[in-house]
Amino acid sequence: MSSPALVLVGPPASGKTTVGTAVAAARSLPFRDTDRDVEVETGTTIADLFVQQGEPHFRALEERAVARALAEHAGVLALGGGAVTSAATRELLIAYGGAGGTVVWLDVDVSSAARRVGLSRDRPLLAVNPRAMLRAMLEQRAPLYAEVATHPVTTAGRAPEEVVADVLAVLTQETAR
Ligand SMILES: Nc1ncnc2c1ncn2[C@@H]1O[C@H](COP(=O)(O)OP(=O)(O)O)[C@@H](O)[C@H]1O
Ligand SMILES: O=C(O)C1=C[C@@H](OP(=O)(O)O)[C@@H](O)[C@H](O)C1
Ligand SMILES: [Mg+2]
Repeated sequence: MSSPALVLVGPPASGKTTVGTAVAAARSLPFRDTDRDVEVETGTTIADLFVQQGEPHFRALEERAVARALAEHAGVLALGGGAVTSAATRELLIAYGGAGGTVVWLDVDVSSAARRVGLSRDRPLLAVNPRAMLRAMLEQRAPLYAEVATHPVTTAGRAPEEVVADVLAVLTQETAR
């Protein structure tokens, strides 16, 4: 049993996967992403899973993947944007943060997120009307991210390198405590 050095939460296109990968590399830590875990476990893509099995099925797999990674991964862990919609996952994250863990909430505004997502088809929930979906997601989920996060970091209008520097600073500060 182990516990992550850092967990990243936040809306789609806030940069969890990108920033998490860079932060892990900078600290020579392993990187893990629960979206990727679900894809490896099922041998399919998130987009196909949504279409073929439906969102509730994906959420159940995601909940399990998050619990497993929180219990066994010692590096940087990025979650999917909707992972915090599970009350069980929020409880695990709050317990992890309460025990000294670091949960960074990468936040983003609608315009930046829409620009970053572009025409990518990887996120099934953003396939039809990405801007409206992003707006609704950001609004509905903000209180959930706030509930589990130990550190908010804004990414709106900022380059990935700037965000990586902020997250590294949070890690340094937390390691020194
Ligand atoms: N700070 C940033 N500024 C501009 N583009 C970014 C930034 N962070 C991530 N991106 C880009 O946005 C897209 C989504 O990033 P990703 O890391 O997959 O986000 P998430 O895992 O939070 O959904 C990628 O194309 C990535 O290169
Ligand atoms: O916000 C969401 O509900 C989702 C976000 C995605 O992850 P990213 O936040 O890494 O894009 C992925 O888990 C799935 O498409 C659902
Ligand atoms: Mg991601």
